[in-house]
Amino acid sequence: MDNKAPDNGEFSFASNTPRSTGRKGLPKIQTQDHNKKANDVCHDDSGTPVKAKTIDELHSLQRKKSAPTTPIKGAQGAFNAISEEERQKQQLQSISASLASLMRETGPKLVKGDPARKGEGQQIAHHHHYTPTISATDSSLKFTHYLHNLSPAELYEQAIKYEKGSFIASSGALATLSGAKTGRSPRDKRVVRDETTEDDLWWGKGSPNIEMDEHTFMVNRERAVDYLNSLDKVFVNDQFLNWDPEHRIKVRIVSARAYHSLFMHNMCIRPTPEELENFGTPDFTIYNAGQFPCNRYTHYMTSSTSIDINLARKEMVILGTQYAGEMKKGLFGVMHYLMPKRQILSLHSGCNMGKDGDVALFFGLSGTVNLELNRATWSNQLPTDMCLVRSPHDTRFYYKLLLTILPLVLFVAGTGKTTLSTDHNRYLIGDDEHCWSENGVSNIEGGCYAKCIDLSREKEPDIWNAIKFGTVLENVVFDEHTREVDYVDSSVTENTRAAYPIDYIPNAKIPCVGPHPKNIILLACDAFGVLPPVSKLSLAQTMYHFISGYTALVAGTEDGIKEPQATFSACFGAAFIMMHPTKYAAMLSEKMQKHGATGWLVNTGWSGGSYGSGKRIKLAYTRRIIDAIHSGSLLNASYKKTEVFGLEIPTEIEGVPSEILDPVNTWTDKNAYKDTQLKLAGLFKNNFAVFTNYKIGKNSMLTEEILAAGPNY
Ligand SMILES: Nc1ncnc2c1ncn2[C@@H]1O[C@H](COP(=O)(O)OP(=O)(O)O)[C@@H](O)[C@H]1O
Ligand SMILES: C=C(OP(=O)(O)O)C(=O)O
Ligand SMILES: [Ca+2]
Ligand SMILES: [Mn+2]
Repeated sequence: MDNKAPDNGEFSFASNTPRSTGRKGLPKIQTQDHNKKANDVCHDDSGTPVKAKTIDELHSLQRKKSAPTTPIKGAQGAFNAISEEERQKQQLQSISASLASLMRETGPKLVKGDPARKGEGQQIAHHHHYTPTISATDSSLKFTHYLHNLSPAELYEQAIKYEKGSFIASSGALATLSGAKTGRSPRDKRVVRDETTEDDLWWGKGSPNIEMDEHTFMVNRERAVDYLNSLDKVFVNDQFLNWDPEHRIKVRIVSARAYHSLFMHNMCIRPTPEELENFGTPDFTIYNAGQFPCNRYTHYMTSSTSIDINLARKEMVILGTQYAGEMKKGLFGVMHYLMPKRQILSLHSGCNMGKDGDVALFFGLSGTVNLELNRATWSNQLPTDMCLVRSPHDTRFYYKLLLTILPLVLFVAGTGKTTLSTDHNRYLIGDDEHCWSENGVSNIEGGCYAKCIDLSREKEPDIWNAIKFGTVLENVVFDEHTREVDYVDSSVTENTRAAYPIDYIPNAKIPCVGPHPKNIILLACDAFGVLPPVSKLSLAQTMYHFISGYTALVAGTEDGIKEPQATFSACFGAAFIMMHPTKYAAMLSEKMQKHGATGWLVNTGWSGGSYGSGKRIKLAYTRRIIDAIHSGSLLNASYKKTEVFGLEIPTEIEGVPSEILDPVNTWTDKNAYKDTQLKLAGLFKNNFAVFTNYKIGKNSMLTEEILAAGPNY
């Protein structure tokens, strides 16, 4: 565009033969069809003239105004009818209130719309609660442009124009990078401990809720808000969580990147134009200032990343990580607080439904997390990693861990919630976050977040086909010319992801709700290779394994260590629960009993040996196992009991080689199998020890039964 161009500033073929000069340019290209009139094809100057005299006018013809406001229906609407102008004003004030610095004298001056398109019907709002004073800073002189609920197409353009590392993949998906963090940072999560949360939440050893005080939260909130207001523009998403209309939550996400806005557009429930107009004040707000770090000199900060939740203020602040999963999982944490308060169980599970209305839940642990672990914790060799040091406060000596900090990226080989709930023969209700209320199940989200590493069209056709225009593709590698994604390439990270609206899956159940579940499937990716591919669980066993929340990690470190590491995450989602695990377990047990649901333990991990010698069980076999659970045929199969773990395992399943059903058959070294099984059982026992002091539910019978349902040896 910068080089010499015709005076209209655009290059065009037609301009070689201006209208006034007639056909005097290059000879006309002849087409195959000589019978057709020349002006039907390949015409240069004789077509219908464009209805514009200038290029600006032409461009203004191209984009017509969006659909006018939807009239509010119903009697109540008629009563509350407000003018379009008033509605716009209220929206501006609401967003200005969200973005107001609580320290400064003035709130931000907001302008709706892209700063690059000045004067196109933009509206300006001052935050009316604040009156400017002489001590105003430069920030009070500047405007913050905000882009409110842009469409995917608009967000694509924003991303491609302004964000490095954003490209259109050959599938049409938007490929982008999440920066230095490519997984969640659970150790950087903080929750404000105040009068409200003091008694309600789970604090202390084992809890994911690392405390911070109200003041420090405000320091970080101010940091995020100042950062966002310093930008040319911010993105604002007003959306919903939870498909159960009675318990729907309004969320606002303020972010700096089109990538984040598109991600949340896909992942949350999208309001209709009418719902958006009447959105009002959000129930919860996220400030995502992920490009900007937190200040390590701030109290409670142990790194440059901080994800802070304040339940009293109904706000979350993100600093120092652009990984989009923090937003969706952060909100999930909030739901783990809000829903149980209403006697609704929140579940870290996928969910689907058969043609006859049978619902299954798929529990399993999350994907990749960034963990900074010290070598001592990692290698279980505490004594050799300790040294004697003198206390800076007194003359005593004490042992201190030698903190050889290894930035470890631990990755759970995904346990299969997303993969197995996406089943061509069943209706998808959701892949990750659900509620179980008196009415049945409902999805919290409006989209799915699938892992893409090694993705293939053959094995996972529905996910493959969902990767198209509108989908966010995170951290994938693609051919620089063809823009063809190489799903095997893990150069950026092992945790490559695709986020798409749930209706990109052809058999999604919209609205995403269903009746009470019939099967509760606990997924574990056992990299030790000793858990059976499937076991039928008693209620007590279901509780034992639900509270344990076992899976194995395969860790990648700088020095290339790759060995399985057992992880236990209560309720298969300890990073997201807010109250004590036994609270959720008691609710699950009550609901399973009431609705007669059956529990299953499915190992989607290794078979024939541990990681390194065995192999991951074929996805096709796991699918046949899941089919047999859904159809009911597995409920009535014949079973035998395993040693140590005391699990009931079927002797036969259609489409699955019988010998793999009992893992002992698949190990060549039977002693190694026994040792590994005992090792894992020991890890289960150690982990469960902390729960033995808690009563689960109202009767202590259950607690005792649950304790007895663990491994015995
Ligand atoms: N037997 C198996 N069962 C389930 N998933 C498998 C299996 N073998 C390989 N996989 C792969 O493991 C991953 C499971 O991840 P995902 O479904 O995203 O887990 P989650 O949603 O629980 O985090 C997918 O990449 C899937 O292709
Ligand atoms: C979104 C996440 O969870 P999952 O792996 O369960 O999809 C995540 O851990 O970032
Ligand atoms: Ca360890
Ligand atoms: Mn998932």
